[in-house]
Amino acid sequence: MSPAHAGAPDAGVPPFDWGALPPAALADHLARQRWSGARGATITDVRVAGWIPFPLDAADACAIVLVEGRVNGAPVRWQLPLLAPSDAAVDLASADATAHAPFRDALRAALAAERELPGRTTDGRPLRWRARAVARDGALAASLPSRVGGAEQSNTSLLYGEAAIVKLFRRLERGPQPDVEIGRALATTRFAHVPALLAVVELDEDGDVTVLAMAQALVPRARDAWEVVVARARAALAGDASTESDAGVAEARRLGEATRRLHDALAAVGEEAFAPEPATPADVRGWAGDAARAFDLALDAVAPPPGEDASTDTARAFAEARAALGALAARREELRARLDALVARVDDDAGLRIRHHGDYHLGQVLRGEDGTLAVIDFEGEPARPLAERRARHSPLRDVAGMLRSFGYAAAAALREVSAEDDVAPRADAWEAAARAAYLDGYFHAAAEGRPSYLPRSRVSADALVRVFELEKLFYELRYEVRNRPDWLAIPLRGLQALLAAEVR
Ligand SMILES: Nc1ncnc2c1ncn2[C@@H]1O[C@H](COP(=O)(O)OP(=O)(O)O)[C@@H](O)[C@H]1O
Ligand SMILES: O=P(O)(O)O[C@H]1O[C@H](CO)[C@@H](O[C@H]2O[C@H](CO)[C@@H](O)[C@H](O)[C@H]2O)[C@H](O)[C@H]1O
Repeated sequence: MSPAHAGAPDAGVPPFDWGALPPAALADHLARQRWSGARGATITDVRVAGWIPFPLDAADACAIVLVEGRVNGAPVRWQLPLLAPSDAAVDLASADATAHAPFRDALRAALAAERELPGRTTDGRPLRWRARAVARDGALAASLPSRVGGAEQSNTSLLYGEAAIVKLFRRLERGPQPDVEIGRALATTRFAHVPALLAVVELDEDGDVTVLAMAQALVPRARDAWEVVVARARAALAGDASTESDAGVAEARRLGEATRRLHDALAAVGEEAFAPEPATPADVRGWAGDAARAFDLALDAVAPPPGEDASTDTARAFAEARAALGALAARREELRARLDALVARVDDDAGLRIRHHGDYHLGQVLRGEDGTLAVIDFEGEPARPLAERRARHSPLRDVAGMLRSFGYAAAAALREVSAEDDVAPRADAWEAAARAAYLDGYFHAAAEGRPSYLPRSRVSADALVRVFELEKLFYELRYEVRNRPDWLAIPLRGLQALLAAEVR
C-alpha cells in the first residue's frame, strides 16, 4: 500500500491512503467481528467508500473509515475507526483505533468541543463528521481514564471514568437512529429509568444524515438485570428458595412495572413518529406471518454449511437444532393452525401500535448501586432494517422479549450444574414464577387500569404475547447460529416448552 495524500493530514503525521486498504483484509476482518453482524459470513464486493481523517495528539494517522460490502447479497455499510496499519500484512484487528487511548481521548474532546471534521468519499464527494451536544452537563468536558466496554454487544462502547459512555454504531443506515430518537423523546417524559443522552455524532453526506455515535451518562458500577436474575435463578436451582429466588421473583415484578412505565411514556410522547396507531386484525395476521417467516429463516440458518466437519461441538449443536426444527417443519400446518387460532383469539382487540424497545431483554436493563433501574439500547434488533426498527408495533412484543429472557436465565443457570443433578424441574418452576411475577408487574402496575395501547382483554394480550414469543424464539435460534452456537440449546429448550403448550 502506498502512503499517498488522503485529505488534510495533521502536521507531523505521515499521510495515509485509506482508500487503498485491501478489500480482502477488510472482508476478513469484518467476518471476524460480532459487530459486523456478518461473523463467519462471506462478505463480497467490499470497498472503502470514504473516510474522515481524525486528528490525534499522538503521531499516528487515524481515520473514521466507511466500508461497504454485501452480506448474503444485501448491501451493508460499516464504520471502522482505524489507525494506519503499520505492517504489510494489514492486520486490521490491531489497527482498530477504539483500542487506542489517544483515539478515545480525542473522540471525547471532539464531542465536548462539538467539532466538525471534513472527509471525502472515494469518488471525491465531501463528507462531514459532526459532533453535537444534547446536554451541557460537563460529563464529557474533562479528560478521564477511558476503556473499551467488555460486554458482548452489537456495536462498540467506550467508557470514560464513571461519567459517560460513547457507543459507536458499527453498521450504518441513513436516517434517525432509534437509540438517539427514543433517548431524546423519553427525556421529555416523566419516565426516569433512562440514562441522559449527552451528545450525538452525525455523518452528513450532502444533507443525508447518518448517526455514527451517541454519548450517554454512565450508570456507575452498574450490574445488568441479566447478571442479577441469573444469580437468582442459580440460587433457586441450588434449593435456596427462601432468600435469593424469592428476591428474584420480586425483581421480575419490578421489571414488569418498569416495562409498563416505559410503554406508558412511549405512548405519551407528543411527536409524529411516536403517535399511537390502531392495531388492526390485518396487523395481527401480519405478526403471525412474521412468526411463521422467522421459523423458515431459523430452519435455513441451521442448514449444514458447505464442507461442515460433523465431528465438532458446533456441528453437533447445529445437528440438534436441525433435528428439532426439522420435526417442527413436518408439523408446519399444525404450527400455522396454532398461529391462526391465536390470531382468532385476538380478533379486533389488539390495542394500539406504539414505538417500543424492540430488542428487550435482561441485558438491556441496568441496575445502579442504589437499585435504580435504567433501560438502554433502544436500537431494536440489530439485524433488522432501520424502517422496521422505527416502526410502531404492539408493545407486547417487548413483554415477550423479556419473558424469553427469563427462559434464557433459567437455562443459563441450568447449564452450570452437573447433568447428574436433576434440577431441571426447579429451573422450570423458577422460570414459571419469574414469568408470572413479571406479567403481574406489567399488567397490574398501575391503579389507573388498562391503558388504551393494550388489548381490552387479558386473553387477547396473552395470545399476542404467545405469537411474539414464538417469533423471538425463532429469531434467537438464528442469532445463536451466527453468534454463539454453543448456546443453541437454550432457545431449543424454550421451543420445546412453548410447543408442548401450543401445538398439540
Ligand atoms: N448508560 C450506561 N451506563 C453503564 N453501562 C452502560 C450504559 N449503556 C450501556 N452500558 C453497557 O454497555 C453494554 C452495551 O450497551 P448496548 O447499548 O446494549 O450496546 P449494543 O447496542 O452494542 O448491544 C451494556 O450491556 C452495558 O454493560
Ligand atoms: O446486542 P443486543 O443486546 O442488541 O441483542 C442481541 O444480543 C443479545 C445477547 O447478547 C440477544 O439476547 C439473547 O441472549 C440474552 C442472554 O445473553 C437473553 O437475555 C435474551 O433473552 C436473548 O434474546 C438478543 O436477542 C440479540 O438481538
